[in-house]
Amino acid sequence: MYLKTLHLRQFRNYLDQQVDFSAPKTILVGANAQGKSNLLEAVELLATLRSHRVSRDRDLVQEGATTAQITAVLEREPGCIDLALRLRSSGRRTISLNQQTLGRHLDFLGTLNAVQFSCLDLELVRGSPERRRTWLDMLLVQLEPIYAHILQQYNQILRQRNALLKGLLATSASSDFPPDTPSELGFWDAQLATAGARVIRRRARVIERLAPLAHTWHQQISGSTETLEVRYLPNVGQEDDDPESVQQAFLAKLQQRAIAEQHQGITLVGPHRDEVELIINQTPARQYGSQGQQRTLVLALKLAELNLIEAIVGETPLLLLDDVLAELDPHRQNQLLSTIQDRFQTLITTTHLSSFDNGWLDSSQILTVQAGQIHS
Ligand SMILES: Nc1ncnc2c1ncn2[C@@H]1O[C@H](COP(=O)(O)OP(=O)(O)OP(=O)(O)O)[C@@H](O)[C@H]1O
Repeated sequence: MYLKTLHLRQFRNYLDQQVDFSAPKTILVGANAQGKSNLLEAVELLATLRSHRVSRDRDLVQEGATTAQITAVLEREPGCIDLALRLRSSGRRTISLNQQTLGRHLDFLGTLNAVQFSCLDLELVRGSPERRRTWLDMLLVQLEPIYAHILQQYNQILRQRNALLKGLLATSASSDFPPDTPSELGFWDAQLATAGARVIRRRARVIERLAPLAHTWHQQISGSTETLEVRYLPNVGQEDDDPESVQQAFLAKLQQRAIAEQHQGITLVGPHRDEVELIINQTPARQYGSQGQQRTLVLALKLAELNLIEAIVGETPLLLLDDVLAELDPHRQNQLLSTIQDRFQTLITTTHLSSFDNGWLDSSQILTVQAGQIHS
């Protein structure tokens, strides 16, 4: 797929900016805080309807304005698609494809696919399990837009079950008698197990496909001196892909942890407690990995994501490289360059063109970003 144009209105520090992408690789160069990352963030929003930097739309809308708009023209089979996302400080969004307003986010997701790689991605290795779950979820949303709905359902059920457990805890604290387990809890257990099993099975499947790709990339980049394993550690163990047996395992674990849950007033079982383990040479990368090893690992994961999206969606996703190239040594830079070639449309931000070799510079469109304005 190929992003032909992007138009930003009152988005972050862009008042009204149109960008035409004229080459498979675009380098956005500018000093700090000029709007380079903001532009990539706009593309990320079109791909996932989320920003990895902020959670409130108020932060995305230009200061002093109440709405922002991101529009784009994307070339993909069978033809060009117009995408539009209108954000409001109030949080309400309007999305449309080819000028048709859509009621459901999942009808918009999956139109534009992108893999983002920024220095924040090192948090994939170093950060909390939540960081890895979010990464996995955003990949799944792109591969299978219905997953956005599945995840939302699970989170909603989780919130309701937590509220019930909290209420029960408060009642038991103010009474001498422990409350009976209400039938309402049984109802939420069943709901949680059904929705949770859908999340678990999808996460397991995507890791199963991603892990060998990441392993191969990692071997190539590290010169076969190290082995990377990516392992899914679901909070509710799943032996196979059968929905029924995952649900049964879920309910059994809920029963096992029932007393602890009632004591703590919170749900202790389910995919909101999943982990994705990243292991180099049988040791967790988080504890043992040097900066360089962690970068290699994240690069391998990102290249694996590119391949996986291409294999499943049938088109090449965009690659968004936010200020990471300069941090890679020449070997890893070349590894990336030879993978991308001109097959993956790539948007790259940098503060200095000097970190690129001539191969990159000759084959790229170079745009200068200054105070929310873009010049060629
Ligand atoms: N909602 C907003 N309204 C107006 N300006 C904003 C808004 N959000 C961010 N900005 C401005 O955008 C700029 C930051 O842009 P961005 O994060 O894209 O930096 P960058 O060019 O990628 O720089 P760096 O190299 O430091 O990453 C800052 O000047 C900030 O004040």
